[in-house]
Amino acid sequence: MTGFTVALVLVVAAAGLLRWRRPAWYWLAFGVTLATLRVLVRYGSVMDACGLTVPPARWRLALARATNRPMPESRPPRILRLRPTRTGLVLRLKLRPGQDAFDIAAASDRLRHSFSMYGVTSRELRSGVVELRMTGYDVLKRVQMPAATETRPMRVPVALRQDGSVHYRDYRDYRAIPHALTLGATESGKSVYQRNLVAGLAPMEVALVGIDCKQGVELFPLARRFSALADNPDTAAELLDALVARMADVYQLIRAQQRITVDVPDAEIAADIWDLPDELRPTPIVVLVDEVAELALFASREEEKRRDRIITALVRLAQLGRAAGIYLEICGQRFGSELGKGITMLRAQLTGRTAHRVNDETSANMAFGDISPDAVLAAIQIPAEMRGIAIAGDSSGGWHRIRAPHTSLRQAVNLCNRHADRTPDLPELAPFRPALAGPAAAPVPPVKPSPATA
Ligand SMILES: Nc1ncnc2c1ncn2[C@@H]1O[C@H](COP(=O)(O)OP(=O)(O)OP(=O)(O)O)[C@@H](O)[C@H]1O
Repeated sequence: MTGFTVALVLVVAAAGLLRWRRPAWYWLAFGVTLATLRVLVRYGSVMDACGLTVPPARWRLALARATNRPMPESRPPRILRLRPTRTGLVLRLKLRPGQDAFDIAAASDRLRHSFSMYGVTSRELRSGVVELRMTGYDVLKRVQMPAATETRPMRVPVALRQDGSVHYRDYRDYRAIPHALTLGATESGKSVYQRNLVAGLAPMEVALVGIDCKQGVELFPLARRFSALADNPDTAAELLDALVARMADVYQLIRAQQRITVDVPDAEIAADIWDLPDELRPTPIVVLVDEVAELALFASREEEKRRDRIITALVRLAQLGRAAGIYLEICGQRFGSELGKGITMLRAQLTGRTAHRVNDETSANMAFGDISPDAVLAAIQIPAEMRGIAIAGDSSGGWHRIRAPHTSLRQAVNLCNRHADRTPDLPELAPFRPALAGPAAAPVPPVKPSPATA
């Protein structure tokens, strides 16, 4: 038991004995303490019942026989660390010889029942060491993000995972997830997810660029923090061309700064904007596209030309944007080959995948068909009444059930206004900078006079 666990037990016991007024945190600590004690007391017998013990080593049996002592019992994985959390417990286990991480994963449902927990998930930390995360209640029912999260540049805590940990959108992740695709049926929670992302990025040193094909209703209220916005496919085509031109300029800058000579050690050769010195580094850009299918649909030859131009620009940004610090966040209801040529090529570049509730298996396949059949199944099973629940995966095949906190448009607007002074001025995108004049009189659709009735 760690010192923290002992302290928790003592505080709860003291508060109980001294009959302090018991606030909400007391009941939370009480529940976590009970769960901790329950797991510790039942650990050996539960692991044995779940088939997670190994017979004693031969030398122990021989020693017991030689010294005429009782035979040693089978041994469960050794507890390396036990950490109570706000939502339950985290156990770090050292596997015994002959066990593997799959044994623990396969037994997680049995462990959940045996320890009377709401959920148990496991993951391998390194060879022979597995982390078991236990939650005492459904943490996704009412999402509460922890007060302290690990933030660093270009890493946004965007949602809570089913196991109680925080789900980050990390643009500089070592697993390379620079671009992402978010899918979901209408009213499934895509906009709320995207709003959380904008709210998380707003205080960072980053330029936000938006293409909102819903006539700007989602992103234009957040305009103070956006360096460029487009609300129709024509402006979107020009904006994307400007981004491609900027990307070429950034590549030229990186090239100019490489100064490769035979004496320069490898580490000093710049390969992307993050290798450049601070004073030369161009501002990274996150491009948010809402309702991407609108950019890919066309009804005339002219619109078809525009569509090809847009998709080509998006594919180029997805292929080459990462090194130039340009990251794509694409959002839509469906994103498959029925949207025409270039779409599957673009989708293959969008490594991060998030699927909210979908209406059919084909839509779930568009998100995960090429990376994980289990995630497809999980996406189909999202209940309609749990709006905001999503499956987040990446090209490694790993996936999690997540839910973003319910951030209202008002909260997101307030946050963007508070950080408006951080909005970078990018000369290449100046023509697309949203006008921030006071509210214009909205055009009111003409109403037909109804015939007078007697
Ligand atoms: N994480 C969440 N927690 C709680 N409620 C949510 C969450 N996400 C979405 N909702 C609820 O679902 C409603 C619809 O969400 P949202 O507007 O994000 O859906 P959408 O997928 O963007 O829909 P559309 O495609 O029609 O614009 C929201 O008004 C909100 O009440």
